[in-house]
Amino acid sequence: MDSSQISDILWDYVFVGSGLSASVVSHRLYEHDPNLKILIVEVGPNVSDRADIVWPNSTNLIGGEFDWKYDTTSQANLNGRSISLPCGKALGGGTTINANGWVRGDEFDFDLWGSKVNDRRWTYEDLQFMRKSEHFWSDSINKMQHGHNGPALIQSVTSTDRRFPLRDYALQAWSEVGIDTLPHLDGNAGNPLGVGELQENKMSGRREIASSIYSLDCITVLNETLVGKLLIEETAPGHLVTVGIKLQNGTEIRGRETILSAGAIRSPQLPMLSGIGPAEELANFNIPVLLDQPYKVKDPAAGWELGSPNSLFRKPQYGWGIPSDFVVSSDVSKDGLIAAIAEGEGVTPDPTHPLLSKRTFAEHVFMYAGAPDGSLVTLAAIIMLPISHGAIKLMSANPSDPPLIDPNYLSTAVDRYVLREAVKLQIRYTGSKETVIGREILDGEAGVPGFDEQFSIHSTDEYIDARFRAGIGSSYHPMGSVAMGTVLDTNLRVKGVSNLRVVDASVFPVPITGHL
Ligand SMILES: Cc1cc2nc3c(=O)[nH]c(=O)nc-3n(C[C@H](O)[C@H](O)[C@H](O)COP(=O)(O)OP(=O)(O)OC[C@H]3O[C@@H](n4cnc5c(N)ncnc54)[C@H](O)[C@@H]3O)c2cc1C
Repeated sequence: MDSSQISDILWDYVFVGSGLSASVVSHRLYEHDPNLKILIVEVGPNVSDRADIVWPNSTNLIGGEFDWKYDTTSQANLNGRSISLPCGKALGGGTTINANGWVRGDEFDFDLWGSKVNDRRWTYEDLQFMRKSEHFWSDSINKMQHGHNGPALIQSVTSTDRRFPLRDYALQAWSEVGIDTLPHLDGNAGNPLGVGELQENKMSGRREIASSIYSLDCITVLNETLVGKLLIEETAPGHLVTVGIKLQNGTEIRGRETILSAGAIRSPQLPMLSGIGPAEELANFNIPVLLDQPYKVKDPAAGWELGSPNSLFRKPQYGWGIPSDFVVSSDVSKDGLIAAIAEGEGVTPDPTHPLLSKRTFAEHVFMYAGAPDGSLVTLAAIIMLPISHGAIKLMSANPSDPPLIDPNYLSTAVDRYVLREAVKLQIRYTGSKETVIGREILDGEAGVPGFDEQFSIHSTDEYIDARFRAGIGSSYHPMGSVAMGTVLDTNLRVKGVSNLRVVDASVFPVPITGHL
């Protein structure tokens, strides 16, 4: 069907974007009622037959053909640097270029989400949809937490028989710095705090694209077509109704309900181009304001590297996933956290402050990679609960232009404290005599250009902060730009406009400490 035939039909649901969330939701709608007329419009191509995106070492991923290749605005707390932010641009969205890590997040965060929006359906209590998505690799580990008939195949380091040579050392070293091993090494059972084994959504190493495992065969998909605008009518004073979409080529398509699934960067852009967004922002581009609404964005930040000689793994299965045994999550010391919260909020926090509970603040991934000759390992630190808020703004009134993306990285004392604490833990792990890794395996940090000093247990806060400002980047999980509670109700409907929902990573009202 071409766009002119498509415009003759009144669709029940029109999806904008066909990434991870659209694949799941449209597939489930079809399962619910095969008679529904469902249309998906995606600007990227169908890449399900592309061999060059399948494997972890494929070369057409970040920076490749199916990456939007966004850059953030200049970041005030990162020496004015602009940070690159890859996002998938194809049927399947982010799942065509992402790393397939399967990290569900902390029960606490979902419960906070549920209580924030006062709706139990968004708490962790009801696990049915998490279970429904999974085909977990083991049917004996944490049985009640996992699904075994879902479309997403979950592999682990153990299930793919690729325990790495440093595995026992890595585990011992985490214990030496006080990080416990999780029961069954399973970080996807509600409590990720500790050492869990790396789990990935792959089939024996092969990428599983969301639009393939949640089949869209019975759904009408219009590929390589940019949606330029929402069609919104004011049927009575103050009563706004979404009646469909307008493609960039001018074709109008009508639907009973329009569902934004364009991802956390583009889902706020389209309403703004259509007159729904911060009034001040719309005025800059002479867009008539239908509804004045705020948007924000959060994006965890990551990473640094350490040096070591090692020669590893020749068997093919070692190429089936990220070269790492474990995903490790840690809390932070509350004394420093109280001071950081007080610095940001201007008052000493009450003991009931949500950040003062046991929380999953940081993630550590010790990877046997860094140099082709195996002489380096990499230890990534990821802030999982960013407190800094950014914003998505318009660059122009042209839908072909990307929006301005300002994550406002490290703009809070809490985020700076958490990243510093995470790296100090990593320095103890890799570069101190406390652990077997520091004593027997690693020579020291490889260092980074522009800094003569290497990270060590003697590194000062000032030096650590300077390295962050000069070096950190994104870990590619923008979220919360059209948040539930402020912009959406708990049925994912945009408040103040009928027949318009958002279903993607934009909707999170609080950071979820998973990779979502
Ligand atoms: C490099 C990278 C690595 C990652 N690693 C992991 C990981 O290991 N584990 C994990 O869980 N997550 C990971 N993620 C994040 C994960 O892929 C995203 O969180 C997820 O894809 C978000 O789903 P979504 O449905 O919100 O949006 P997306 O999957 O981004 O889908 C949005 C879709 O909308 C389309 N679109 C946008 N605007 C328009 C428009 N105007 N008209 C038509 N179509 C439009 C886009 O082209 C895209 O296909 C990673 C992401 C990246 C980029």
